[in-house]
Amino acid sequence: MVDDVLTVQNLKAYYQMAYFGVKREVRAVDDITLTVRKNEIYGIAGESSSGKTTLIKTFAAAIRPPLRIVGGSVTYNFGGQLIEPNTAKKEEVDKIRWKHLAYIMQGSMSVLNPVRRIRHSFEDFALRPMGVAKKEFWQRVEAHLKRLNLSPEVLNAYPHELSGGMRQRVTIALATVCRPQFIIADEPTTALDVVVQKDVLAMLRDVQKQMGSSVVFVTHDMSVHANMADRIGIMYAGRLVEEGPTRALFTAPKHPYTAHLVASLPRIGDTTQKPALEGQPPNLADPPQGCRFHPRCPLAIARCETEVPPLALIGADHRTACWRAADVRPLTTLRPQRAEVVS
Ligand SMILES: Nc1ncnc2c1ncn2[C@@H]1O[C@H](COP(=O)(O)OP(=O)(O)OP(=O)(O)O)[C@@H](O)[C@H]1O
Repeated sequence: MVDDVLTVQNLKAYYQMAYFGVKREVRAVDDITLTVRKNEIYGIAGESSSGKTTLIKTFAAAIRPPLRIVGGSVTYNFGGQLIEPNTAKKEEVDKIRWKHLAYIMQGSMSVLNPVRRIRHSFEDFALRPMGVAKKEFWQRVEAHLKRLNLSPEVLNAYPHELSGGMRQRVTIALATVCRPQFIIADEPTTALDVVVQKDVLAMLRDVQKQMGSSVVFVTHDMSVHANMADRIGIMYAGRLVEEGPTRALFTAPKHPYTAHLVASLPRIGDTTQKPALEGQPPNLADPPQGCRFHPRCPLAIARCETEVPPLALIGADHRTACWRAADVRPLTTLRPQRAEVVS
């Protein structure tokens, strides 16, 4: 579609290793197809080791051995300019980094050089991609900081002089100062306490609104998705098992795993026991046949053990990969609240 900024087609990204001649392959991203549109926040959810970080590494051109793309494609459309970041020449990727594509990594506060004032980090990363003279560069940096309710004074601070929350806000300001069209954020608030988390998320949302950028946002915390995302993709064991508008996923999930994730969210005043999910997530070096969720699924039937369910459209903008989608019922009546982070 004309509004699609990122198109991912049948993507497979595996960690391929050999120990003493024995090959081992971890299928961390296994046949994923999705698109991210202009001006939307797309959340990627799923438990630990489901492949979230690996997936967004493929979006950010951050593939390093032993991770390899073994199939499919990742393509950006930046105003008509198509680029495949994982096959393009390094110079081509360097041209879009910062200017069109920003990647806020897990623990990204470490991009701030600990022994230099913040202004040097801005100069090191953003001056060249912005491509303007120094005077104009600093005017733009200061205007950007002010728009994000940060005092330009922070430029004179050393990273250790700032609190964790402030450092993360500075990191987001740095990643977005060139006004990128696409922002990738991996667990940007995990290390922060809830109150600070709220400020950082609000800032990320503001910056997205001001610039009309697309944001892909990874966290295992469903309450953060409820407050941030326009659409959510749910990953389980390297696959996208459900995708849809945030409200639809929370009120009418159509995959049993999503129904479980939504039901396990804590709610104020709710003292009922949360339904536990039996079993362990599969080993991605030897995943189960058929639907990868079937060994833990309360609705599994014989077909689920042998046939992989396709991610099929089941409603407006809503896709699910489940043979029993028609029988999935929400396990809770939780609704997303935009105003406040539920925790
Ligand atoms: N460098 C690596 N070498 C080998 N296997 C890896 C490597 N990094 C990740 N994996 C494996 O790939 C799979 C997916 O990991 P990934 O980090 O993408 O999951 P995740 O959903 O982001 O988890 P988390 O929420 O814990 O960050 C896991 O089985 C993990 O052990």
